[in-house]
Amino acid sequence: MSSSDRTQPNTPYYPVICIDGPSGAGKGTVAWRLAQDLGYQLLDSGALYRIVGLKAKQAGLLDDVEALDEDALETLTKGLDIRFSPSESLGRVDIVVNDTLIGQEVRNETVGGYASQVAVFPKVRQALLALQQDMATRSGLVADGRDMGTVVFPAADVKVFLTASAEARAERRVLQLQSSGQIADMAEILTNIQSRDIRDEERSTAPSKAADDALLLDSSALSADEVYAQIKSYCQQKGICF
Ligand SMILES: Nc1ncnc2c1ncn2[C@@H]1O[C@H](COP(=O)(O)OP(=O)(O)OP(=O)(O)O)[C@@H](O)[C@H]1O
Ligand SMILES: Nc1ccn([C@@H]2O[C@H](COP(=O)(O)O)[C@@H](O)[C@H]2O)c(=O)n1
Repeated sequence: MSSSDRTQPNTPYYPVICIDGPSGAGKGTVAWRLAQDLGYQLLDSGALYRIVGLKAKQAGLLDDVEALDEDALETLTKGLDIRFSPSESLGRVDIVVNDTLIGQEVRNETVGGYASQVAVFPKVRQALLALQQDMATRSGLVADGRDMGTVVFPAADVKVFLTASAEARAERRVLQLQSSGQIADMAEILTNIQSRDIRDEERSTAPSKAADDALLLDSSALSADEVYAQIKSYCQQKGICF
C-alpha cells in the first residue's frame, strides 16, 4: 500500500514521509528540500488535482458548478497520462501530461480553485490513487498534499501536518506573486485561501486533516529553515535518517 513491506526479507524497504496541510503552509518548500537531502522522489499530489482541474475547465466540465458530472470527470482523469520527472529548476519537479510538459499555468490561485472543485469527487480521487501509491515502490518518497498520511500512505514512516494561520499564508502568497512581478491583492488572496480551506476540510472524501499519528507543526512564526530543521529532526527521531 504505502512503502514496501518492512517484514519481508530480501525486499528493499523504501521509507515514506508525508507532509500534509493547507495551501501556503510551506509543504512544497520543505518537501522538496527533504527529498533533495535524502535522495528521495517527490510527490506533489496537489499538482495532480491542479492538472485535472485545469483540463476539466478547458473541457467545459466546470461550467455548471451546481451540476458537476462526476463520471465525466472520472473519464477525463483516467484519460490523462501523468508523469513526474526531476526538473532543472530549483524547488520543482517537472510534470508531463500526455507527452506535454506542464509549466506555470497550473500554479495560480484560479487553478487551485478548479483543483479543489474536482478534488471533492471520490471517483476522481480513486483514479489518481494508484499513480501516487506506485511512486513509493521504487525509492524513498516525500509526499506533499492533503490526504497523504490519512488515505494514500496510511502506513507511512513519518507524517507531518504543517499549518499556518490563513493570514500568514496569504502574506506568503502575496510576497511570492510580487517576487515574480505579479500584482497581488491581499484581501482577495485571503478570501480565496479561506474558501479553499473550507472546501478541502469539509468534503466527505479524504478531507484535509491531520492523521492521528502525525506531528502537528504551526509554521506561522517559523522561517522555512526552522520548519525544515524541525521536520528533519523528527525524521531522525523516527529512525529514517541520520
Ligand atoms: N516558514 C515559512 N515562512 C515564510 N515563508 C515561507 C515559509 N515556508 C514557505 N514559505 C514561502 O511561502 C510560499 C508558499 O510555500 P509553499 O509553496 O511551500 O506552500 P504549500 O503549502 O506547498 O502551498 P500549496 O499547497 O498551495 O502548494 C512560498 O513562496 C515559500 O517560499
Ligand atoms: N492530496 C491532495 C492534494 C491536493 N488536493 C486538492 O488540490 C488543491 C491544490 O493543491 P495544492 O497543494 O497544489 O495547493 C487543494 O486545494 C485540494 O483541493 C487534494 O484534494 N488532495
